Amino acid sequence: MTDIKELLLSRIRDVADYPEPGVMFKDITPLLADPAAFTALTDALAEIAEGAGATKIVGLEARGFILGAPVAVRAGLGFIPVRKAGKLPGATLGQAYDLEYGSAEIEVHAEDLTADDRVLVIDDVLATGGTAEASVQLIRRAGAEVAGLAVLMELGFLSGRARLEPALRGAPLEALLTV
Ligand SMILES: O=P(O)(O)OC[C@H]1O[C@H](OP(=O)(O)OP(=O)(O)O)[C@H](O)[C@@H]1O
Ligand SMILES: Nc1ncnc2[nH]cnc12
Repeated sequence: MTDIKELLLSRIRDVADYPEPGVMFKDITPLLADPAAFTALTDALAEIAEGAGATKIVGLEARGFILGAPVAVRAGLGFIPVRKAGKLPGATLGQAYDLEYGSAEIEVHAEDLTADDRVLVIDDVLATGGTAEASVQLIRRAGAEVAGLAVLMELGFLSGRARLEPALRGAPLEALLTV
């Protein structure tokens, strides 16, 4: 494992049975609290954004905001928040989905994405892939192109990658860590 992967992995805390029995929660708050690790993560994701030719970063509420916003600044790109339903004040597009522990609906401001945009989606964890799949559908419905999806950590045993592949239509899925 490379030094950066070891650093990132060492700053993710496993919390058993959160938020419900049977879930091993991957807590990124120790990583966020370590400036060397957070900077290394931001740099690695910004490099992916540049390689993908992205014109905008979409961050998925809430942890995708924390990771995606500094990446957008570092890469010189706009940041678009995809929020849980009911939080955005303007005209929105919405998409319902299931996740490892429940179901939800996400929304984006329809005017934030155009046919000229190539969007990199950023989140902390890819679990079942439900959230990421819904975001890809939302971006396409807004008329923009999906440049790819980048996550800090993929939970391989939940098979999110296989679920996402048809929705991605060849766009890359980059996971810095896979467990
Ligand atoms: O691949 P999935 O099964 O869809 O799960 C992954 C999603 O679950 C978590 O977010 P959560 O909805 O818990 O929201 P939060 O970031 O606001 O805590 C995580 O940050 C991803 O967005
Ligand atoms: N096990 C997990 N840890 C952190 N975030 C998650 N989102 C969905 N499953 C998760």
